[in-house]
Amino acid sequence: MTKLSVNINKIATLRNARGGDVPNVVEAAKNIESFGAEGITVHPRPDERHIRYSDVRELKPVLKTEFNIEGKPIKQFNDLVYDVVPAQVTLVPDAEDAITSNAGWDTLKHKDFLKEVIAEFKSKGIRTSIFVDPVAKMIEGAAETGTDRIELYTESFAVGYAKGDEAAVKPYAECAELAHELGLGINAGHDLSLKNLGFFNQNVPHLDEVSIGHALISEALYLGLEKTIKQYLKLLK
Ligand SMILES: CC(=O)[C@@H](O)[C@H](O)COP(=O)(O)O
Ligand SMILES: NCC(=O)COP(=O)(O)O
Repeated sequence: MTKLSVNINKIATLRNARGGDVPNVVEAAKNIESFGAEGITVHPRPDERHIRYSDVRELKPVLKTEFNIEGKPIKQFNDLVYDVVPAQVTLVPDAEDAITSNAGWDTLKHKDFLKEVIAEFKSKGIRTSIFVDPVAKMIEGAAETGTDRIELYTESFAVGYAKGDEAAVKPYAECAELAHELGLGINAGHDLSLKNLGFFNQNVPHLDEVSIGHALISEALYLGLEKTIKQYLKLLK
């Protein structure tokens, strides 16, 4: 069964809008776990515009499920991950000034760099995943970095599927098969939602985990957090 990890960045965005502590991200994460989510994802960025480095440190001791920290492996981020020791670190090549993640790694160009940081995280007992586009040569390059898993960047599927293009899932299914043959675990995320997740999960083999934030927190405005999470879990059964 594919695990659901809920990205709580957007809860922090709402908290930051007033500068206080409402909503409290630690309480929200505990509730999300109690509603059945199997993991909590955070994606701290250097400007701390949503989740803060201090939130990440506060979350670790209270979480009961898998903690996944995503981000660009710069010194400040790496030091945080070494300090917190989450279950998983997901490396994302965040572009400067990008509003959100907008591309996977070029695993051929950055192979030596990725190999080095991945070896360091793994030596500390942290499972590694790297964010990649659904392109065969990027999956092959990922396998050569020594990473445990990849995270397929699902934006192009989400955009295509919303326009009625079911074939948008094909590169994901093919790359998941290839990654599995190469011994990699498979995660996926970005713009997955209640509308597109069922189709994605039914058509992409070997999915270990999806991390979902923006749509899930938006849908929870209408349905409530508990009902929303239960609906996601049903789609992943
Ligand atoms: C890697 C990925 O797709 C997500 O982590 C996404 O980037 C969430 O980050 P934001 O909440 O900053 O949009
Ligand atoms: N890794 C993807 C993630 O954590 C959430 O992305 P999104 O659902 O906020 O687009």
